[in-house]
Amino acid sequence: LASAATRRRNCSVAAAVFDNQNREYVIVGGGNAAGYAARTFVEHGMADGRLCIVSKEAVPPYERPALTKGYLFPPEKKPARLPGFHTCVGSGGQRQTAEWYKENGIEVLYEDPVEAFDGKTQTLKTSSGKILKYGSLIISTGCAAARLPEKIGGDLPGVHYIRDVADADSLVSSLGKAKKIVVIGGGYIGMEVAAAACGWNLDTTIIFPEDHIMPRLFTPSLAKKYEELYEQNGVKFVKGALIDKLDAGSDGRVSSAILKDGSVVEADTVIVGIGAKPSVSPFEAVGVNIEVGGIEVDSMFRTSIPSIFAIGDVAAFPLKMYDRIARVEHVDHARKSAQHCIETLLTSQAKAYDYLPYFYSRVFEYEGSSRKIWWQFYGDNVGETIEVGNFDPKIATFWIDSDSRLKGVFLESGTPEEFSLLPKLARSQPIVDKAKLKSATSVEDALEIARSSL
Ligand SMILES: Cc1cc2nc3c(=O)[nH]c(=O)nc-3n(C[C@H](O)[C@H](O)[C@H](O)COP(=O)(O)OP(=O)(O)OC[C@H]3O[C@@H](n4cnc5c(N)ncnc54)[C@H](O)[C@@H]3O)c2cc1C
Ligand SMILES: NC(=O)c1ccc[n+]([C@@H]2O[C@H](COP(=O)([O-])OP(=O)(O)OC[C@H]3O[C@@H](n4cnc5c(N)ncnc54)[C@H](O)[C@@H]3O)[C@@H](O)[C@H]2O)c1
Ligand SMILES: O=C1O[C@H]([C@@H](O)CO)C(O)=C1O
Repeated sequence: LASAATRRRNCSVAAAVFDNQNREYVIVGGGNAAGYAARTFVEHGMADGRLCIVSKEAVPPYERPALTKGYLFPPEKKPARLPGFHTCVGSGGQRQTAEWYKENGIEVLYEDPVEAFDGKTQTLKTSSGKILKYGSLIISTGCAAARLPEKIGGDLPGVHYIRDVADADSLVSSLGKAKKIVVIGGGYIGMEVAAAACGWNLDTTIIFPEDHIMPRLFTPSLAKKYEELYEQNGVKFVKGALIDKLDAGSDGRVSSAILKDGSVVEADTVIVGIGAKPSVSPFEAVGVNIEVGGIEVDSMFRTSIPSIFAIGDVAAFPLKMYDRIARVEHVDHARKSAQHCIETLLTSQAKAYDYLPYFYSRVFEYEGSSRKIWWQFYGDNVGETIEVGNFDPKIATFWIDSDSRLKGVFLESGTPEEFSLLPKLARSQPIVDKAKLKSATSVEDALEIARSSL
């Protein structure tokens, strides 16, 4: 292995010098999980001269959630920009800039995605042709945005997808000129981008195939509250609709969305948020889970091949609490899986990851918005639901299974103390008195009833 000093010197010399050099630890992917993994290497004194990050992006790891939140504030409302939100600031940690990686002796290869992988020789080939030999490999390639096919206009100018900061820059430049936008998809991206568009005073229509927004998590009744708020902000909904194609105007830019029923929605800018696909290529041979996609790992993020690990969005891992294999496409898991994997790898402690799912969103946060929205969900959204509160501003939903166990809990506009109760409830799954919970007179009252069942 090269010494730290040699490695640092090599960072600045010609590409060919990198070739075939052995690297003790290589992280592929420079996203959220990679940033937290790098921090864990540093905390264990194992980064300097030993760690290399190979990234497709041009900048060091950052907190991706910011891209559809602070990043999309209109220019006069002080939008977030790099280097402001490099990892690990999103969880109160240090801001790891390019200098931080240099100071800690971490080699980062930017804009040079890994294109080929050979498990036998333990080598990776990057798009610029570098051959990297690894001791241990950590796959943290995340997800890519699902796209509409090119043949139906999915690649037209003015059609945006949002996964990385380059996508966000391109979207911001379109928003600056836009008048009428169409958002395709009623999930996280759809809801966050449509709320952001309100801040730019744009005529906004959301189109999706289901009958309510956030269909993977929200109940119809919960969704209705949020939809009404969006409508009060001028957003229009077209539900139960599929896109037939996106049409271009005479300038070649997108000009409308044509729906399967033949109706036409005009738009000068389209943002597509129709889900994400795990970026398993070129690591398919490591072992892809056929049910949830992604690279299959055990409770210490080890794949079926020794010395190869996978973390974050791309990992299909045992979700111990619910006894199933899952992929979780949220930042809390990206952070925690990275820390867990690197800690167990470096300390040889056999500790199983025992994750409690946590999702959240925040929208309408920009200054001057009539109402800010912030919600959190912990646990599993299975079983019957009890909803308490009428969104003025609080509302809570409890998911309860057939044994009366509380499985999941959602809260809008809680206080920090109230939010801190949610993981305790979802983790311990207490048996709750359903009749009492249903008769709760306020969200505060309902949370107290749930707390007393702990
Ligand atoms: C716009 C947006 C907003 C989000 N907001 C929230 C939120 O509010 N709350 C929440 O909980 N979650 C949110 N998420 C999800 C969260 O960001 C992800 O769960 C998290 O980023 C996953 O981390 P990761 O490191 O696994 O993947 P990523 O952060 O996606 O990082 C993967 C990295 O690998 C790179 N890469 C891929 N293939 C290769 C290759 N072959 N070679 C080299 N590099 C490669 C990619 O370019 C990328 O840099 C959001 C996601 C997006 C896209
Ligand atoms: N707050 C957060 O946690 C947050 C915020 C933004 C993004 N993300 C992550 O980013 C990724 C992408 O988010 P997303 O919102 O695109 O995914 P999503 O799965 O949340 O939502 C996708 C939505 O697209 C719609 N859809 C699916 N197929 C369609 C089709 N062919 N035509 C039209 N609509 C279709 C559905 O309405 C579905 O709800 C996910 O991993 C998500 O977890 C998370
Ligand atoms: O977890 C998060 O990290 C970023 C941002 O807070 C970083 O500054 C963001 O918007 C989140 O929701």
